[in-house]
Amino acid sequence: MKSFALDGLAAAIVDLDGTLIDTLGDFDVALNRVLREMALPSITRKEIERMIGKGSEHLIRSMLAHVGAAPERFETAWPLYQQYYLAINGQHSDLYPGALEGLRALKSRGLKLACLTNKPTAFALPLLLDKGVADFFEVTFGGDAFEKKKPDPLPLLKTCEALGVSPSATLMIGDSSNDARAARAAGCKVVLVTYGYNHGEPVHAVDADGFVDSIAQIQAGA
Ligand SMILES: O=C(O)COP(=O)(O)O
Ligand SMILES: [Mg+2]
Repeated sequence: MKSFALDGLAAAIVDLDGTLIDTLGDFDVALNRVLREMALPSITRKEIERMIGKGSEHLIRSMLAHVGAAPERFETAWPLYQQYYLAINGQHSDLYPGALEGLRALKSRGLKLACLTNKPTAFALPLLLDKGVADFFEVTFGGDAFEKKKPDPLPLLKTCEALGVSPSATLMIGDSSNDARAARAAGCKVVLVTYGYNHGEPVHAVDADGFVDSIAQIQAGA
């Protein structure tokens, strides 16, 4: 079993989609419902997977471009998407194997935990509750919590501030180049999971401190 050990850490910031929870099923159902409602062609899971990770507005704009719809149709698609996503949030999603065990291990080693996602906060909070992991996190911030989203370092710096830890003692656990770039720019360590969504690109090509096949393989000590 591959593992990744890192000492001297005070906190871990965990990404949501593609890292903690496999949400592709929820995206698939909500997005295709929007497309049906707008009389537009459907989109496959594989195509959706490449568009996840840069926030929901980006996702909707990419989806409309992909099916050949005019950019102005965002105004109709956006409220529909929010309504449909919230209606099914979590019903087609599952925690990844090792996620729960991994969070427990990090917590028992005394690390402070935060969840930082580009997903809207209003989607992230009920989802974490539904999957029984909300209480692991001292704070949870969505893509609308700050002026900038990952890959900008601002959300990570603000999350470190909220936890009261320094970026250099903080590990970002993510699934994409977005997470890694944000972590590097913020001065955090970064480990990427190998099973996530990385915009359709091979994750091993991303500049990171390590790669794991499950969050449970991270052995971070304080
Ligand atoms: O774009 C999204 O909604 C997913 O974002 P995340 O990978 O930062 O959780
Ligand atoms: Mg992600």
